[in-house]
Amino acid sequence: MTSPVHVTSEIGTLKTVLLKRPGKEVENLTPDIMGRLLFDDIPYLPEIQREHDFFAKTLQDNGVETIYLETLAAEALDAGNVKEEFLEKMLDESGLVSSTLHAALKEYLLSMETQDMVDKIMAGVRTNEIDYKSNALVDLSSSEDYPFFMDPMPNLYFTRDPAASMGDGLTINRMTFAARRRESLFMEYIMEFHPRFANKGVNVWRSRNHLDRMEGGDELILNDHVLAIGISQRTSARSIEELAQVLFAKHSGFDKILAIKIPNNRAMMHLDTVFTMIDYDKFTIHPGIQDNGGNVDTFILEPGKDNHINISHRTDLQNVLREVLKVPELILIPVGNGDAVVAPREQWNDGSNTLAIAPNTVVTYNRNYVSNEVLRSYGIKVIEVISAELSRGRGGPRCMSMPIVREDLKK
Ligand SMILES: NC(=O)NCCC[C@H](N)C(=O)O
Repeated sequence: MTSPVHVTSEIGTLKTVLLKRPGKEVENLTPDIMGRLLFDDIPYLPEIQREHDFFAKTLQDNGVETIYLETLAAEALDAGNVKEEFLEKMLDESGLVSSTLHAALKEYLLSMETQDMVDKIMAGVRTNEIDYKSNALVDLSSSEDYPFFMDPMPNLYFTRDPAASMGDGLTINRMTFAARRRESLFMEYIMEFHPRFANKGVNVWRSRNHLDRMEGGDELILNDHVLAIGISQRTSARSIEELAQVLFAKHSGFDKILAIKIPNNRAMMHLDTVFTMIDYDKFTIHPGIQDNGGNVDTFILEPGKDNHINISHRTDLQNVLREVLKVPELILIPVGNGDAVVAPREQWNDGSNTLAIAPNTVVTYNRNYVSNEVLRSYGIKVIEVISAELSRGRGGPRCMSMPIVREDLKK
């Protein structure tokens, strides 16, 4: 049986992708909470939706099927008859101060149609939406001016991160920050109950029930047996080693992982904010991850004897990539042409976060015009999308897309 999830490269022709249209959750940001919710500004909803629709249409015009997280989530809950069970879990993970508030929110949300309930959970629940009175001390003493019972999830349109396709399976991720931790619960239910995926042989290589963190922006599928995973602000070295154990033991097809260490900071939160694959032998790179000699700490994990993992340390990333991909030359294309001002500016707005929809064909933000011209100078087909509001969330085309099916590369 062919798995409904099938991704064996970063660049094979994209057939199906998971998106999330930004909704009211991005309007439920305020200056007080946006930093904690991992935003640097507040998007203008009609415009961010227009830009996102343009992104989706661009993919569709290029033959890609676009499916939506919010729709699949509601369909999964109905198909599995698990609306209440899901809601219980979501409430448990939402940091509610009391069981009476839990009960009140449960009643409020369960009374909605499933799609409305899903959209509402994503958007967040304001304190003025339900008539809630309680004499419990925790309620009486909780902050009166905090406007939400349930926080919004404005980062959901970055579908790349809460889960990541990998061969005929995926990782469903334990996210680093509380602001994003509930997001991966949607994917857990989609994989378990949506008729498109349930009982169809999709391997969950790593579930969200882990202490160690991993996010999809760090997970790159270089080919059908080599992965690159960032050791970053969002993905720990320990979780990479745990994943390696599973992938190597379960005959996943993957037998080599390059763990690439990148700086731990907001601008470079995931590997794909500084490094993406464009073609068999071409990558974008932000020079900020290289030292003066162009080196990057890279650890190669491979299966050893008796389930041990052999780890070798290299710093010559370019040579390592050339060797594992078996190409005669390998080109690292610097974002912003490596200029001291343009590179950090365009990287901040996701100039290196390209989404390959076929070998040598990428979707990028139009605002990164220097990087886009550099890519074109290498003969790469660059398809630009509008990006004034989308970029405020600090993610680009790769972050906003979770490939579900890609064509295998020709050998
Ligand atoms: N893969 C990515 O780099 N995703 C972008 C995530 C941006 C989001 N505001 C976050 O901080 O998690």
